[in-house]
Amino acid sequence: MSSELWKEALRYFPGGVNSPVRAAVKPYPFYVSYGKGAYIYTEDGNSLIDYVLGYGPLILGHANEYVKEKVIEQIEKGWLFGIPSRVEIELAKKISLHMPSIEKIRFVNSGTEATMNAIRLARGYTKRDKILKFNGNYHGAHDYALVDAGSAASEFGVPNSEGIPEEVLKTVIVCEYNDLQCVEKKLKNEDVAAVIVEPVMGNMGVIPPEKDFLKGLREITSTYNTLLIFDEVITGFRLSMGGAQEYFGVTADLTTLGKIIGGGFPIGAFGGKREIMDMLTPSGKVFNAGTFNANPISMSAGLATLEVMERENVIEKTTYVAEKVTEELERIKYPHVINRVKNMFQIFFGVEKVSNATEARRAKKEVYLQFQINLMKNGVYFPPSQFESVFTSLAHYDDNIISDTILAIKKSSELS
Ligand SMILES: Cc1ncc(COP(=O)(O)O)c(C=O)c1O
Ligand SMILES: NCC(=O)CCC(=O)O
Repeated sequence: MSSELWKEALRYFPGGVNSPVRAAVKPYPFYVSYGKGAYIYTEDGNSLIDYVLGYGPLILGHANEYVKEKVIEQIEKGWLFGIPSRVEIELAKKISLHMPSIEKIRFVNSGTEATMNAIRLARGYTKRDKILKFNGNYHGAHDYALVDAGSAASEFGVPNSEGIPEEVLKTVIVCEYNDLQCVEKKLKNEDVAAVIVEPVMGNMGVIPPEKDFLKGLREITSTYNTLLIFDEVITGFRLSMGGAQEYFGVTADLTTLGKIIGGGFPIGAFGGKREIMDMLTPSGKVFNAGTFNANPISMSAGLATLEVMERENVIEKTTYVAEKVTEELERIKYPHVINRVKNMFQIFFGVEKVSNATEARRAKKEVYLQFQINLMKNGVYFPPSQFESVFTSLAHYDDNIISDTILAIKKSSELS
């Protein structure tokens, strides 16, 4: 039973969990027994249509057969060598084919490591210390990212984490998302190594960039010789095979990836212009290393996932599901706004517009939570936090799953 497991977990883990957002499920987290396709099955014998999907990586759904086959094939051969293997080249080739701005890449093990290293590389390359990020953007859980951060940092009221040295904080400049004037002013007055941005914000709910925001960032950063880092940990291989860069027609100097490219296994990556990437060890003097970097299991699962995506028009199918689900959400009587870009979306109650983190924080979180709990009772799992994105997968591309979801939304819409 989940209730018993939770009691035990509280004894062993701070706050009962190993990543904070998991504790946001009310009244206590349910424990998953297994997942298949669009469904998760709980220790309490319930099934839920899953719109969280491991917070984004599982774009094919749970336990996809092809990915499973490829991972098992790799497991038969061994799972860690600390020696290069063929599959890392195959995955790099595929990523670079779809994202031509990635001329060279380094595989790491989480989105956190990806942004931490991309920032260090930008500093090494430009010989400048400062970086600029946006209020509510989440770039993982390292020191330089936990300033006005979204996701669980906002959900649990710690957008600015304790434990980060003052000296570090002085190097992080924050602007409001979609505010180009702020960026222009800061870059003019300070030596900034890099601007790092989520090209679609997926960590304050979903917030799209306003028209010309990303193009504007490209122009301003070029003017001041500041690097532009697109954090595509969520958007990479989600908005299009070429990520947000292809979707919006804007090219970054460095790109960070994670989630989908590991097919559900731990992964992160950062890549970009050859000239910048070659500053990394061992060809250059900016250090990065990792026991599990490019581990063959994550590489195989990622490669298999991208192969299915190429074959099966996954982005359009997942977008279709998101369209159908949001059409039903639109019918909810309680005043709300829905932000959707392709196959990622979120609903905000009690506000008319959400175009930055400040506006997202004004939404009625308690109404969202009430809706999320109602949905769980009716067999559908949305993120337990307002500040996460709803995702769809290939496994959701099924009339029965879509109609069951629509029915659950209808039954869950009595909100006060
Ligand atoms: C945009 C973005 N960057 C970085 C990260 C950090 O990735 P990870 O949780 O793999 O460390 C996340 C995680 O959600 C993210 O959404
Ligand atoms: N959008 C933020 C995440 O996906 C992070 C999930 C986690 O840290 O558990």
